Amino acid sequence: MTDLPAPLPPPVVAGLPLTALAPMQDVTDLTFMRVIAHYGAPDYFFTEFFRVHSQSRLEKHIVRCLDDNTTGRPIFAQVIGEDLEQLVRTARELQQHPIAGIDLNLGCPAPKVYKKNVGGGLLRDLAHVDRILGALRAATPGGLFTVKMRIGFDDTTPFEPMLDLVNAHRVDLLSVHGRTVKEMYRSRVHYDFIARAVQRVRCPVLANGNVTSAPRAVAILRETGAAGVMIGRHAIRNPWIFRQCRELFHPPPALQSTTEPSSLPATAGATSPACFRPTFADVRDYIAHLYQATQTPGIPERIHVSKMKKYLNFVGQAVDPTGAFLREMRRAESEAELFRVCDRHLLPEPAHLIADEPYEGVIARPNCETPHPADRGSPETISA
Ligand SMILES: Cc1cc2nc3c(=O)[nH]c(=O)nc-3n(C[C@H](O)[C@H](O)[C@H](O)COP(=O)(O)O)c2cc1C
Repeated sequence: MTDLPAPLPPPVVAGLPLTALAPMQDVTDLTFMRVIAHYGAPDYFFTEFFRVHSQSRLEKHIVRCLDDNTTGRPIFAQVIGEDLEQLVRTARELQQHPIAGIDLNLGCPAPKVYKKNVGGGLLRDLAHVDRILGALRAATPGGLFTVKMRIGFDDTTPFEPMLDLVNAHRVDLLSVHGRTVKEMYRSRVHYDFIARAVQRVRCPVLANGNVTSAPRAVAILRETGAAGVMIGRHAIRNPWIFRQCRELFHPPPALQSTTEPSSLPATAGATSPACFRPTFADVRDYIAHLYQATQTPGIPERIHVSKMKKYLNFVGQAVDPTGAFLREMRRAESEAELFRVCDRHLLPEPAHLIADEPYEGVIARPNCETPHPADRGSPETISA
């Protein structure tokens, strides 16, 4: 058996830091991946997690992402579970489909998930993680095996031992969401831990958590030394973000093929006239595109409108600083009402540029993203 790392799929532009759309349950389905690819695909996609247990079967709607992938970009299939035999069975089944690799979820913070000792819950039992990584590595011969982790459960005690397991099992790519499980989405992101992961593991690291814009991506890459960024919620708000990242990362320094962020040109991250800046009119088009793309025959309008609100909760963070768009949008119950709200906020000034960063205090999901008082006003370690 060779110790040489398997090569990652080629990125959109060789030599630039990597970009990935973060896996998001009920969001990153085939339709959403296609919509994102329309506005500027990331280098890699990840599916939402396949649940793995003794009765599990590959969820058909997630398999569809793989079998009907027309994005032109590779998709990693994410699994969540703790039963070795079932994880191996699932990994083998998934390898019958066109996947870039198998990704293990070691980060999900939902209590109903971590209480079953899966996702982020596994960070409390590294002896079992060791067994899982060994089993999945062995079940992916010649293929890519990747991990997405948080930096700990209650605290960061498991962080470095976890990184040593990543090395021991020759994980091919590591995505680090720089928060503990208990920090949910409320705290600042600990980019210093991502930098420590970059120093300690032998595989490329994707920095994840509050990569809110392309300039922030550049700043986070500089701070952490990561090989790339993984972006979730902020790609829902701004589907042009991967295109903007490439525009800001570009041009790669002459004669260097490394993706080390130290290779980012000195000007990368500065506001660049070459970087696409979406307007309110672009956002209005995006919403219409999303509405049309996510329409499913037989699904009542009211249900479809409530699905749209999941996306618009994020879009609204860049529309107005008072949160009026969000409040009005959340009250809409029909397509006509929803688009009346959009038109009222977006059409009077169609050339208005959307905010680069989400407006402070405009919270997409108040029940899990409202900062704890201790974190309120405390800056991230990065200020882009
Ligand atoms: C609605 C939603 C669903 C998510 N589902 C998953 C998932 O299935 N697997 C996973 O590893 N992470 C999941 N995450 C976490 C994201 O992948 C990502 O780590 C997190 O949102 C932080 O990145 P961001 O600040 O760019 O959004 C989810 C996040 C959100 C908001």
